[in-house]
Amino acid sequence: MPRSTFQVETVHLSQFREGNARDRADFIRVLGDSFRHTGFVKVAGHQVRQADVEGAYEAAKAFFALPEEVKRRYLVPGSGGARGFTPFGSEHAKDNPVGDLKEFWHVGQELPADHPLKALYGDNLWPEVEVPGFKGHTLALYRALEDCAGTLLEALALYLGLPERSLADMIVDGNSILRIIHYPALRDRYLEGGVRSSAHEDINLITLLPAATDSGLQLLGRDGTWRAVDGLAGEIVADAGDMLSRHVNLKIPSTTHRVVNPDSPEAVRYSMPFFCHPRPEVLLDCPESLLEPGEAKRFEPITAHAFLLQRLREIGLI
Ligand SMILES: O=C(O)CCC(=O)C(=O)O
Ligand SMILES: [Fe+2]
Repeated sequence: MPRSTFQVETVHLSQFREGNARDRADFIRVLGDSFRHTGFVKVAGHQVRQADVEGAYEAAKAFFALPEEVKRRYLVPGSGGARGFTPFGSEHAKDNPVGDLKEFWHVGQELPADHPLKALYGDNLWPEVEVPGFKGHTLALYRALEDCAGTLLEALALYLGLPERSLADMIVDGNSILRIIHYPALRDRYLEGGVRSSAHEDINLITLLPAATDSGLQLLGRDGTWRAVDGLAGEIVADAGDMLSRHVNLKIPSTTHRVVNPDSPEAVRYSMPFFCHPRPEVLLDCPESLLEPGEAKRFEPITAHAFLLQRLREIGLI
């Protein structure tokens, strides 16, 4: 199968945030068309600090190098891996029973103690004793990525003719997750028939990916061709997930992607996707204004929480 690179559009956030009406209209068109036609876009002009990306990767290397029994102190049984550590091989794509060749850590929304969603979300865990600096860098990344996602959702709503804040408001105090992934060397850890990340669509509204430490990420184009998307340092790749696609009656299809195994058995990879989720009670239900005359809704309304639970069961996390 040919491996080529997409002709990727890049949007600059400042064009939308600070530009005049024409700049904003251009931004909205490029972003929306890109999501619709290729399933993803590159984002520049964001507030994600490279020092935090690099600091978080350093912290991740230190954490995943710890003995398995130390890492497992940060495993929360029965939580679906919502916070803390999830061991190697636990998650599998919904169509592949073999576990993915990865272990990961989830940072979730930090809320004040008296927030009504605090009990449902639970507390973040921090390996501060073993890896000082882990919390500072990953939390800073979480906030900057969440902010960036909010702007992209404002523009996407306008692209679809919806009120500007209609999608972005869904993610305020949302159940978003920063996933810090370690793909060990295949020489060290391998499962027969396993791949780093088998082909899947993300569950959430949109996903933001700061550049990974190595190649491997591929997106399936609407033309059925897999293409590499190796972001450069400082770049962020955004793509569409199933919640968005469902909410807009497939007008923006979710993006199928995978992480292929490397040629070298020694290659190690780290990545940090940010999965942008609504608050649990938010209803995924296509607005009537998006439907053409005679077009039926393809999906029953469902809350973001019910949809998340359904999908976590399918991928083996609960
Ligand atoms: O590691 C990557 O680059 C992407 C990982 C991914 O697609 C996921 O965890 O959902
Ligand atoms: Fe993914």
